[in-house]
Amino acid sequence: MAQYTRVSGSVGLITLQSPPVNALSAAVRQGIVDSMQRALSEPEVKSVVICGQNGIFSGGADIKEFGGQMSGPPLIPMIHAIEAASKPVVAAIEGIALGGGLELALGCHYRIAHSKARVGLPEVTLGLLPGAGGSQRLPRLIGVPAALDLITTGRYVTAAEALKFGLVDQITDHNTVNVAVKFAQRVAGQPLDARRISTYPCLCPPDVDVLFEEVMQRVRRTARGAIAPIACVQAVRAAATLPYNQGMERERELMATLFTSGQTRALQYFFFAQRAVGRWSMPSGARWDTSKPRPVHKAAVIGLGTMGRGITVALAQAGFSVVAVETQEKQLMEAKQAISGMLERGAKRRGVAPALDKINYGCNIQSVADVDLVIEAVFEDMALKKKVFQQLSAVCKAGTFLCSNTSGLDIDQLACQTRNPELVVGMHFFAPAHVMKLLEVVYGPKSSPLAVATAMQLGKKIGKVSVAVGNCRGFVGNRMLKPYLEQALFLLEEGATPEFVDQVLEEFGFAMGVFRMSDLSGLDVGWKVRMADGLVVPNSTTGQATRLRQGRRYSPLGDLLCEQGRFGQKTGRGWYQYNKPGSQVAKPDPWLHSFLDEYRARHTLVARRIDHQEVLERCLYSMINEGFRILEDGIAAGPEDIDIIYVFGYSWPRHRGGPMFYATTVGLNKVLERLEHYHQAHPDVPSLQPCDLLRKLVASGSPPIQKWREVIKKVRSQL
Ligand SMILES: CCCCCCCCCCCCC/C=C/C(=O)SCCNC(=O)CCNC(=O)[C@H](O)C(C)(C)COP(=O)(O)OP(=O)(O)OC[C@H]1O[C@@H](n2cnc3c(N)ncnc32)[C@H](O)[C@@H]1OP(=O)(O)O
Repeated sequence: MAQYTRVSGSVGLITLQSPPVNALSAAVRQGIVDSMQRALSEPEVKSVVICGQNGIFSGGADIKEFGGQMSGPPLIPMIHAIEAASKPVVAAIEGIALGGGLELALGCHYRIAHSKARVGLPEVTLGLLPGAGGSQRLPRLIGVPAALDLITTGRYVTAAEALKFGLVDQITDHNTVNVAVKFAQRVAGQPLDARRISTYPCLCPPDVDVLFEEVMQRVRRTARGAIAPIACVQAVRAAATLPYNQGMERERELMATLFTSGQTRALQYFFFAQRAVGRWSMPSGARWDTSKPRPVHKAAVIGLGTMGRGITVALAQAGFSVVAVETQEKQLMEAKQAISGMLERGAKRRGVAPALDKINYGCNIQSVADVDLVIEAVFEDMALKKKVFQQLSAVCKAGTFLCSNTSGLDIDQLACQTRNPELVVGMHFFAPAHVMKLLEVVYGPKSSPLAVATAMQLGKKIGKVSVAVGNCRGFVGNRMLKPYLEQALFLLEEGATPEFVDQVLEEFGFAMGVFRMSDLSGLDVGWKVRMADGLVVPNSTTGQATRLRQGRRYSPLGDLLCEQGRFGQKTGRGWYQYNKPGSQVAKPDPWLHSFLDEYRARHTLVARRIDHQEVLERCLYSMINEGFRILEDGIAAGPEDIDIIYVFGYSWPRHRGGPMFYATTVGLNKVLERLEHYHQAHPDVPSLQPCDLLRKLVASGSPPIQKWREVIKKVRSQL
């Protein structure tokens, strides 16, 4: 709702009241409409101020309303009425004015912002465009190039930047509402024609066509199939080329297309999923709201390879004191140099001083005796990690949390090496650790809620999206990656090429196809894991056993490439060829194609034509099936956890919501039916066998994803 009061005798003050962010719900819109009518009809009132309660102007349209039937006064006519008002209306912007909130402020005649306020039009991140006139008013106010930047990226700007753009008229360090009221008194009675942004001409640079062409090309390149950024460019182009009313019509048309697209539904789901993962729970019943974290002041990182360096940078940049330990002297020297470089580059970008003094380096594990939390990031080798955990347990002060950055090893085995297994959790970062947003916080059977809460809070403080997951081989992300990679290899055996599989996956929206990704991360990484698992049989070129291991179908293609020293980008050869080791430009490799032909001939496999649909279905549905197993096993508490992990950690296209949400858009019954089909064709591939939870969900009528937790609870209680 909105509260109307009269202040200083002649100013009508409209306060938006819809906690926590004063979203423009139907009740708020009704409140604004009613309050404006009162303000305009009261003769004593000469001007109006609109503000939001609790120091927040508005977080925009109420996203929860988008899915259903919209009621209440619509936003666009409401904003038009404000702009057309005969008395000056001043927006007093505190906290944030985002999306519809900023569009409301653009309908006002003046905008006063607090110096700490941030404004922006983030609709594009929800699969929309600023459809309440924002795409037409912003370019008229701040010019086409700046408007294109803000609208296509959705980025927020500070009050200072907004003032520079001319987006706000004044900024203040004082009480914004008081300043706005005084301002409103001053401008009362002044002519308003020149203050109505919709009447402004849209000032364009002379080379505006070139500008639009360049922006459109960039947007198409980076959108990975998302349609909203493209519609945003088209809407701003309408502002630049059409009269306001026609521009509004175009905005409405584009908005209608987006509104009914699956992409906006996926992105809105994703918005709430990001918030849902913060409300973690463990199978024991421990939860985010009943488990208090312990403050961490000083942390340590053990092992300064690529991951350890990134983690050290992330901690130091967030203001933590870090003890960074590397026992190999040469590696320590290199790490120091690399970390300083990363900190300096990061600080330069953000215009702050590099946090070099936050780090103390050491070559001895004894130097971590007084820290509150340790993150072990040594080589992915269980024996080595066990030794480190034994040492840490002996060295660290009582109560120190011991965390491992393992990407999939058993957290419980590590916990067993320590005096206090309840203080042990996994903190699985993703490379590069100071850049990637995702953190899997892995709890073992002995991990305490205190340890989980502390790791989750630390993750938040260093800017990560943290997801609490249970302990199993590969946790959530890497466990689901296994069937995906496996299917990709089987497809090569059956006739596909790496280029074709990658092209299909990239068209779907992945930043990188599976083979390009494998070349980037190094084929040797998986090879070592398979060797440790006893799956690799060196130099095995023929015989049935080559393609069957531990009772299931196995493709040795990756092992055979590794035997040839083809580890990917770093060796200049992998699934593709590169100009030189370290180069990132992948080119199809005729050698690889002949190698595949020979391999198929050796195993009497007849290459067949594989189409887009089969690549997508086999790679994605097998991965989704594993996701259902993860839910069934209680390793992830809900589908949101899996989807967040896949978007932030594995470049799953955000506009498709994540693998589990994507399954709902395909239809769970179709996923089930196709898995059954492929499993029948490949009975020796267990990952294609539909899991019980998927069957149960289909049997219970494929409920919406928000209801899955109830079905999961039932399935788990029956186990
Ligand atoms: C059928 C054809 C029709 C065609 C015609 C179409 C015409 C349509 C006209 C309508 C045009 C509408 C145009 C406008 C669109 C918009 O405004 S879209 C919304 C834009 N705003 C945003 O994207 C902001 C989203 N919010 C945030 O970024 C952050 O929440 C925040 C505001 C910066 C605050 O951050 P923080 O303090 O970290 O808190 P959070 O935890 O993120 O949020 C707190 C709770 O508030 C909920 N919430 C936040 N914003 C909204 C919102 N806009 N709507 C609803 N709810 C919101 C958030 O979910 C949190 O709640 P919980 O999930 O319960 O914790």
